[in-house]
Amino acid sequence: MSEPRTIDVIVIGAGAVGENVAGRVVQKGLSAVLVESDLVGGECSYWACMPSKALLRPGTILNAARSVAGAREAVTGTLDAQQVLERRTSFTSDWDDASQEEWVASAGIELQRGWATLSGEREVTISHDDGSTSVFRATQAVVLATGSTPIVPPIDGLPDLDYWTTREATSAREVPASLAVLGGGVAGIELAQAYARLGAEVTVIARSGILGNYPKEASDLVLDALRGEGVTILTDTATNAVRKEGGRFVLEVGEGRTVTAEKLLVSTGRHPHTSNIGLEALGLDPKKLSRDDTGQVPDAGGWLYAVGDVGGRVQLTHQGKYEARMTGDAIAARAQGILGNSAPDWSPYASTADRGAVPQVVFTDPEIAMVGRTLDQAREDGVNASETSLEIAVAGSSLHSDGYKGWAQMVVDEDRKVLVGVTFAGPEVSEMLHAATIAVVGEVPLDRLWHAVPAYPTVSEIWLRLLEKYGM
Ligand SMILES: Cc1cc2nc3c(=O)[nH]c(=O)nc-3n(C[C@H](O)[C@H](O)[C@H](O)COP(=O)(O)OP(=O)(O)OC[C@H]3O[C@@H](n4cnc5c(N)ncnc54)[C@H](O)[C@@H]3O)c2cc1C
Ligand SMILES: NC(=O)c1ccc[n+]([C@@H]2O[C@H](COP(=O)([O-])OP(=O)(O)OC[C@H]3O[C@@H](n4cnc5c(N)ncnc54)[C@H](O)[C@@H]3O)[C@@H](O)[C@H]2O)c1
Repeated sequence: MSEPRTIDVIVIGAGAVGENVAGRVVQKGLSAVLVESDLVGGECSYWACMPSKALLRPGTILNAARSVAGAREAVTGTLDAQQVLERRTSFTSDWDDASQEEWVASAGIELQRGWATLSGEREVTISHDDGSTSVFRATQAVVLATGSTPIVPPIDGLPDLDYWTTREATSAREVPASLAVLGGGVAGIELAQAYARLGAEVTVIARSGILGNYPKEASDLVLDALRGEGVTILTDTATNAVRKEGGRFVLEVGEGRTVTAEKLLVSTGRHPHTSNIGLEALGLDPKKLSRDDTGQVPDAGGWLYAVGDVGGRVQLTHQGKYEARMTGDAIAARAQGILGNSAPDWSPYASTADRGAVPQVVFTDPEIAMVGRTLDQAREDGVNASETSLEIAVAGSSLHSDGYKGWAQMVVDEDRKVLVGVTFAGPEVSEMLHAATIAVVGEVPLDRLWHAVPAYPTVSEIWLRLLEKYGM
């Protein structure tokens, strides 16, 4: 074992979040080492956001062309699945991280490849593939950015089978003839539509409804669209056992019913990746790793931070990168002695938006774009909340596509007369989300929002209709 090397900040995990926190502290004048055991760039670049969106996009474009008379007549073919897969592969650089490695070097960050473990206070031991180890000691901080791992539900027979996780589903080289998807969350539903449009016969098995984190009117639009294009969606359906027969998966889904498919995708959520990284030896409970708004793990005594999926707050790339910016700046400010134990809300060091202002998009067709709280969440949080909702039927939407179907909702804090949540569902609504995020984060009073005039004819006219319906 080599002598420990001293560095300002050690970041464990070079996903989008780890890269950003390392980049931020280096920009602020600190030195940083970034440790990665797999591909630099992490889940989002290679097995999550980018490939899944690349698999969806061609189907969305084709459907958009088909939903406008005049264009519809020009589109006579179906998706070319092989081209779609090849385009997807170009976004993952064929699972080669050379360009990300170059970025890390250009940002002035030291990269270490290997598995990192916390081996003492401020100390990290890295086990390299060649069997060697190296030890680093951090003068300022150790940052966990180790991401999350799939939850495998306790279903009879499942652990022994070669089922797909989202990794295999996003990196497949061929489209299976049939696919069973276990779990009706955002990962399962996006990939169900992608594979259905690529030609697979898809069955989703959801133990309750689908997309349960979103208002039902929004998730119902997606449910109807998927069913309308031939995806079988079994709701309120438990999966009791899984086995393989003649090379095919057979799922027992209650009352003697079975679902049979060539491939099985298990997409039943992810938990923070806190195991096998040495937390126990430091007296920390991996199941209850808590972090404050600056990303600091208070129980560790001031040197340990957790950002992104591992932090257990939000599992989204953009929000993890936001946390990385706040945490990076907090570490640098503490090194300079200008930040104490806690940081004020909405300061450059606090991830305040994690609590009630998170934007999220389900990239199905139609899409769901939501920021902040649903009505139920707002009320659970003690907000005196009202809701106003409408079908999206404005000049902009009728021009957008023939038979446009959409729905919008705003949730208002009645005591402060500001928005605490906005949801849009419909084709291409994701591009309308940032206006809502600005309104929620900026706590723009409704009587000022009334002066924000949507351009005519755009789908954004729904803002005006919502405010009118609210009573403005
Ligand atoms: C199918 C799918 C689609 C998604 N789509 C979207 C989307 O469209 N938009 C969105 O915002 N979010 C999306 N997400 C969520 C997004 O992928 C995650 O929120 C994001 O990747 C989290 O980034 P991270 O850096 O925290 O973790 P990761 O990207 O998982 O990076 C963690 C890194 O740490 C490394 N690591 C772990 N332990 C160690 C160790 N001990 N030593 C060294 N290295 C270690 C891992 O190898 C990994 O590279 C999607 C997720 C899935 C599953
Ligand atoms: N567009 C995006 O931003 C995007 C896309 C995909 C994934 N993600 C992120 O990745 C994470 C993982 O996605 P996910 O969809 O796997 O998680 P999720 O938590 O959103 O959904 C998991 C689903 O699986 C269901 N489930 C759990 N156990 C089950 C069982 N035994 N049988 C049947 N269903 C079961 C849950 O009820 C839930 O509906 C999410 O936190 C999400 O934020 C984001």
